[in-house]
Amino acid sequence: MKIILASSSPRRRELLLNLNLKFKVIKSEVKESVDINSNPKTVAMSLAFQKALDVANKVEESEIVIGADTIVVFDNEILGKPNDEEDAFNMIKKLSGKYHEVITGISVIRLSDNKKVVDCEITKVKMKDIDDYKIRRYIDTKEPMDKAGSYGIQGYGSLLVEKIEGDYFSVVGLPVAKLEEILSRHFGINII
Ligand SMILES: Cc1cn([C@H]2C[C@H](O)[C@@H](COP(=O)(O)OP(=O)(O)OP(=O)(O)O)O2)c(=O)[nH]c1=O
Repeated sequence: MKIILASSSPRRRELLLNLNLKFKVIKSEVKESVDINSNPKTVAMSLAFQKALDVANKVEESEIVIGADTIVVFDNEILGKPNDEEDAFNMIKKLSGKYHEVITGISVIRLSDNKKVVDCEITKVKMKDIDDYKIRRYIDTKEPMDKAGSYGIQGYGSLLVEKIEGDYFSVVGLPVAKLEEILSRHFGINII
């Protein structure tokens, strides 16, 4: 049995490594286009599914392929990765002092027996009140630029967060407990 992580995200790779699972990484070539009017859960799950399926179609049918997608939702608006520093500034400014949701879609596919599982995890995050100067200094670290919602809770972004309700690992990019449930229930893989 082989497991493939269909992701270019170093955070996802690290979270999976923590579980001592043997896996390979193959990046998907899905172009992430988001229809901002669709339901956020559907967007995260659909992107996760597309990533997993894209890679599943390129490898042996018996391989188990994992895909994920993380989005930030504030006031029904989907915030993906920032286009530039100004975009990052505006996103963090929006999130400042308020609650938002981080949704990570997760999909696991094995084509040999046509198993295709999709689910998502939702975490609430409350950001501290952050003044403009601090937002600029945070952006100067470059940390926001490749992250949904323009922050990384695992890095300097930890200094911006007041509290969270739900799965921390899902905010970082991979809901590992949910993944374990899926692997155990649908694929007969028990990690511990
Ligand atoms: C909110 C938040 C997001 N992120 C990251 C997780 C994801 O890597 C990224 C969202 O982009 P994604 O499109 O979910 O993933 P990716 O492009 O990095 O990797 P791939 O599509 O190849 O799997 O934002 C953090 O690292 N910390 C956070 O606190």
